[in-house]
Amino acid sequence: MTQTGLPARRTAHYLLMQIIEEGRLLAELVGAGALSRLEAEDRARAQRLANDTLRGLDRADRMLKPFLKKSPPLFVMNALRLGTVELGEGEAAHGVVNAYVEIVARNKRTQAMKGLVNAVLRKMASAGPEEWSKRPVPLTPGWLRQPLVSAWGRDAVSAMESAHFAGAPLDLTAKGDAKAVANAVGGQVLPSGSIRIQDAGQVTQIAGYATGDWWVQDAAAAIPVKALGGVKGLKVLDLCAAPGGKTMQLAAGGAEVTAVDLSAKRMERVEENLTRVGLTARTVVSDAFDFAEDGFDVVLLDAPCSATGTIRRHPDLPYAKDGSEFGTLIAQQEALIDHALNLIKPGGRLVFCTCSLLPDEGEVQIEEALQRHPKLKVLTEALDLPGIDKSWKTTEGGLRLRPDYWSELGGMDGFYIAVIEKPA
Ligand SMILES: C[S@@+](CC[C@H](N)C(=O)[O-])C[C@H]1O[C@@H](n2cnc3c(N)ncnc32)[C@H](O)[C@@H]1O
Repeated sequence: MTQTGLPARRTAHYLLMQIIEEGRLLAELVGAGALSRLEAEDRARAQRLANDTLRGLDRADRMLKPFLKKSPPLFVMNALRLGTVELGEGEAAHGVVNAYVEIVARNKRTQAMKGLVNAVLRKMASAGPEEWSKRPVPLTPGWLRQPLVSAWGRDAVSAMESAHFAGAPLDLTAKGDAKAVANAVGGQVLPSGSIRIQDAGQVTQIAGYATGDWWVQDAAAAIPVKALGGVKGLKVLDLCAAPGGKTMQLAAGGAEVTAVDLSAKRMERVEENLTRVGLTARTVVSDAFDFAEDGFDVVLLDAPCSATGTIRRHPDLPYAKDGSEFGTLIAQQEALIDHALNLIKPGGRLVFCTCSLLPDEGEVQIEEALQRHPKLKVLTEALDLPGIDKSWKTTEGGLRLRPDYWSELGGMDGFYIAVIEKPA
């Protein structure tokens, strides 16, 4: 970080404004060059500051509330939030206070409030990390918390919130021997066979990146392909494939894979990933609904969804989104299931999965698919896998994974998975 830390902090503040005010996702902002003017160290720092502040935002707001007679403009509030989180994490007070006072002072519309920022952040500095760490775990914004509480109950949602606040370690899937990769990278092999690194640092610097010995994939995201068992020689269609984690698993298992994705840009990532790990798949840029080849042994449908299962890694999501896309996504998932079923040969299998915490994007999709297609069979035994607790199975025969599961190991992404057999 530069000596004053100002460029990284200004960028973190910009990111927060764009996420909260404009509803843009962090990945989208980074992809659009939001960090490009920063040095490498500052880029990492800006992202970490923004992510930590989003994870702790509700706690920061509660700490700030007694010191604010009325809500200041968002520009000022975000400076206060960033400063409060940094101070809570033990950053030196003078640097933090000066930086956020300066950020507010440089904006003509807020410069008159620099005294307020100075005074409030000094109060936060005297409260210090002790006060910060005593505060309750931050709550998820209400638009998402309410449906989660209705689905899973308050205690489960509190456990999920603890997992979201803790963030996520880095998980890898080995192309070959998981133990050998774990030894090389200093990680642990998880009960499901993924490899976990607790403090990973930069991905490209991890042993085996250049030689393509592994790819980044959350342990939960690796389960849908594991539920297929051996795939050698099977003709598999990965219908929503980018960035290709599951395509690589299938190709590594010896399947003849066709990977389809709507986005040409994201499909480039699939191709780059396949090249790096030395695996092959046929890639097709197409809307899944326009892809009409049939006769596949297996269709893997990792459907576009709310991605609410990935909040540990993407704390921006609850602040950039507001739930207004749910209806469209749910309708699209239903139509994708029906389309996928048409592309499977008789007796073949569909794996449906979403990285969502919402039953409407998981359990309910399968219940409704069974009503529309009563001859389908749910292969619940396919989900009897190492590391998977039987109590995580659901009544319609699928599997519910939650971020608070494996909490002693560092959690997992939220996911829903079901394996379905088409009648012969
Ligand atoms: C959850 S991600 C897939 C992740 C991927 N299966 C993996 O394991 O790396 C969903 C993908 O669906 C793609 N997508 C969204 N709508 C689509 C459509 N109508 N047809 C094909 N792909 C679509 C998105 O571009 C995105 O890459």
